[in-house]
Amino acid sequence: MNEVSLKGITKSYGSHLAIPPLDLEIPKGKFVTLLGPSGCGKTTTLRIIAGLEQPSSGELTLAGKTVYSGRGGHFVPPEKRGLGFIFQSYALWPNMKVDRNITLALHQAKRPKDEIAERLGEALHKVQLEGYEGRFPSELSGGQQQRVAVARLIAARNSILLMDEPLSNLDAVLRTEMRTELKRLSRDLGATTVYVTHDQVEALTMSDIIVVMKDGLIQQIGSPYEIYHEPANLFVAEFIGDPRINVFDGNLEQRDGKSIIRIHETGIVLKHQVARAEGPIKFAIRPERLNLLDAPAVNALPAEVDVVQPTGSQTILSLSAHGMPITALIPRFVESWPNRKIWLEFDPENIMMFDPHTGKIINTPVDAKMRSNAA
Ligand SMILES: Nc1ncnc2c1ncn2[C@@H]1O[C@H](COP(=O)(O)OP(=O)(O)OP(=O)(O)O)[C@@H](O)[C@H]1O
Repeated sequence: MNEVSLKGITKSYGSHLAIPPLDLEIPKGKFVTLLGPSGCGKTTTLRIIAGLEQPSSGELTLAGKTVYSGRGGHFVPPEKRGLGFIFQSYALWPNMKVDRNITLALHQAKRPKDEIAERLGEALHKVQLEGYEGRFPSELSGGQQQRVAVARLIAARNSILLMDEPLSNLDAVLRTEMRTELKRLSRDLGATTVYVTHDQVEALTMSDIIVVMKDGLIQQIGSPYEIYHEPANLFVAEFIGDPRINVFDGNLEQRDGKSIIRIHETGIVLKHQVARAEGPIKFAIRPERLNLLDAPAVNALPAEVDVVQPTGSQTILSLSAHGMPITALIPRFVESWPNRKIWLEFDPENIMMFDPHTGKIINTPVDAKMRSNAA
């Protein structure tokens, strides 16, 4: 059974339809991330699940129980939904010290004192706030307050966790650590987690399932692998991936049973024929899938190296070909590139093709198909 189920949920603010009818099924025990640009409706969706926002219509069930029904006028308030949540604003009680903030729900549930003390100690340890239990929230930095909110979640051990950008105020090191911590927490509790972020790295590293949204509409639901390697459309392909995927306007030609993508003078011969009429096409390749050659070759586009940016284990190369900016990613540290002139080889197995009008994917790269079969 699905733990969180949204059927035809809508939300309007006046005449603005923020969430068109939304259907979403979240299986028990999964870590599901709602990902999308600002204003796409992810926070509204999460607040609807939490009960902090009344939908305009539809039906919402949590663990098999209906908590909202537009038809029956049924609405269960947030405190009766049995959820743990952390939102962008940490919602700490300003008049309570850290220890009380973390354990309030446990006191209210009349848990034994020993158990409360044990859960408090464990939670403080996990967020590295031991020694801070006697402070008020106003005596903590924003990041520390965020960690108190995380500690409260750790201590409460709810079976459904809702998180809205809980790591946004943390510095880079703590952010990475807390990412691991939240993922472990969700797994150890066997909790169903709905996580909202616009950060694709968080989505890719933490999720079992990613739901990519735009303008209140779901663009794709899939595993991190599927979202990255088999995007449903150009929007998903461009939204996921850092550096961004390279997208080109080309022309599809069919010759002697072979499909060729023409881009300026270069023709990229595809391994498998694409069943599609000749004409304009958008095609894309991830920066790490471009091969850099120092001599002309089949399927290779002449280009010039512009900027070289080593990031440690990888180097980002900004290039230009026929005035088009192109990014390549190489898996090693390079400070400067010896030859300004190079050739970019497009491995046809790694090319994604999209309909230039609808943006829908036309093919799934052969390499991605092989890998997902192996997975
Ligand atoms: N209280 C409100 N009144 C009017 N419009 C609202 C309200 N809350 C949200 N909206 C609108 O609903 C849409 C979805 O907003 P929402 O906050 O869910 O987006 P989001 O994807 O979470 O964005 P962000 O990442 O910026 O938080 C936006 O167009 C927003 O302007």
